[in-house]
Amino acid sequence: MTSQPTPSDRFTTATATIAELDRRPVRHLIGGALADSDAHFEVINPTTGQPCARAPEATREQLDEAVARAREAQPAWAALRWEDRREALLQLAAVLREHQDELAALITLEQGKPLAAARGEVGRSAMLIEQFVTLRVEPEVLRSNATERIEVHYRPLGVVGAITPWNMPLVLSVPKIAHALLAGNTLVVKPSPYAPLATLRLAELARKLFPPGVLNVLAGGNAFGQWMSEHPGIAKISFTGSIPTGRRVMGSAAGTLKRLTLELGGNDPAIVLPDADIDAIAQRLYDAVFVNCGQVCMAIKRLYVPDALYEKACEALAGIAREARVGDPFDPATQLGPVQNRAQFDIVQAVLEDTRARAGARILTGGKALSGPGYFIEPTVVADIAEGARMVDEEPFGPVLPIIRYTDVDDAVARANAGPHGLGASVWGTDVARACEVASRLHAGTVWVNRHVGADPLAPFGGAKQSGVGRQYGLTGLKGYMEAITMVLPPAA
Ligand SMILES: NC(=O)c1ccc[n+]([C@@H]2O[C@H](COP(=O)([O-])OP(=O)(O)OC[C@H]3O[C@@H](n4cnc5c(N)ncnc54)[C@H](O)[C@@H]3O)[C@@H](O)[C@H]2O)c1
Ligand SMILES: O=S(=O)(O)c1ccc(CO)cc1
Repeated sequence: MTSQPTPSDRFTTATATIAELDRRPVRHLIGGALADSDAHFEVINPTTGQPCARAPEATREQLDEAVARAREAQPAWAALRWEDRREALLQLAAVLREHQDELAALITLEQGKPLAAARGEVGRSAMLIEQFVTLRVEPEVLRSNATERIEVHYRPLGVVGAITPWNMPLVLSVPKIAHALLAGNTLVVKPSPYAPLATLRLAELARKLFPPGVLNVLAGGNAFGQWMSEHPGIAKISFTGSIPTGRRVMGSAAGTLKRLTLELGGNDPAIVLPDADIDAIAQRLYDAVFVNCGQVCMAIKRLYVPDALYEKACEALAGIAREARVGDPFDPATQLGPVQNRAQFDIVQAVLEDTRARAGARILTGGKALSGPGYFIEPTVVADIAEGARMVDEEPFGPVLPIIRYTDVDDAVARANAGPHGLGASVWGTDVARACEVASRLHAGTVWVNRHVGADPLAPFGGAKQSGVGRQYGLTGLKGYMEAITMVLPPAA
């Protein structure tokens, strides 16, 4: 019987993984082979603000090669049986599980989330694949009568380009890989230059699972993402990132009329109803705000609380935040790591400065960066703040929570729905029927009652309004990686 790794085993694995980075070069996977580039960029450890690895910077020629190899590989990959593609993907899930500690150490190093959360991200990535492969797209018979038979067939698109952000390197790249490959496409993946290590290592570990050219992973900067979006050999871009970049991707993809899935930023509201039990929900609200140091697209970013519960909710949430252990994400006692990069750290500080300058806004706890190295910001809870403040109107993507007072539920709904975002939203109350009725009036891609954050692998996930275009997850998401072909046929014999 094999024993489970202990926290000290995990620490040893993490130390060895980091030491290995000094010995083993970080490389792209192109056409089944590991490849370097002439130019390199530094990956910064957000805990120290210092470089922790050197990644190759892919050129336009390397993109052309990856796309050419993906195009060559695509017909044979699409010709495999669905079961064979499913089997290869299940092996990818097994690699994730087998290398969970190593990949988690890389995520913690490059992204800054506590090691236990990074292990959770790797395990969840494996579970997502295992769930996605239960899906199967079959031809649909729409009409069959004496004069005609109309069927809809779903075919792969060709080469898919996947562009991902830094907040959840594997949970955001693995679903794109699984959807695209299951559907019979081949892939070129570009992780964020801020956090490319875990995705590149996964590609290296998985390179023998797929025929050469089926899965290509290249490290590159923003220009590389633009080249992908413009590339005539790529049929679809599946992008996760910010709204401004999503607009740029849409613009770059226009020349070739690429298919697009855009998973973009959110500014999720949560409405606490007057009958809510604050003691019962405070910890869950807190977790849905401060998960991954607030760097989750569908985290709660604005909390609406009625007059009668306002002070109690403020004190409960600020109380939890005051107790949070902020620090080295490799320390098992740490609950909140750093913000992932300098630019994001500066944005969150600017939002805090705007908050401090607002007459009346009460910073109940936090409100500033920690002194010392790394991009640490105190978990911050702010009361008596409202629309018009940057913390409320924008997506700060950091450990901050504005608590907004309301008097009338209809007004809270209108304010929750105002603005360009529409990723997620939630309603919290003890009268579940009433909470569901209020939830039905919220305009977002996912609406929760008495919870917030978390996507079911078999349900479509994505943004309403400017939070996205298209959906991932579920059959709807999978079909987004396929072309629907209507076949108008003579009647069945
Ligand atoms: N809706 C979702 O599922 C979801 C999930 C996670 C993060 N996000 C959003 O992502 C943002 C944070 O991530 P980020 O800062 O890495 O986002 P970002 O938009 O800055 O970058 C995302 C990716 O796009 C690439 N890129 C940048 N410019 C490009 C261009 N012109 N053309 C093509 N690619 C380009 C980057 O190199 C990176 O790989 C937040 O707004 C967050 O809400 C959304
Ligand atoms: O599949 S989930 O782990 O629930 C998940 C987490 C985050 C995001 C976007 O940030 C999407 C899906």
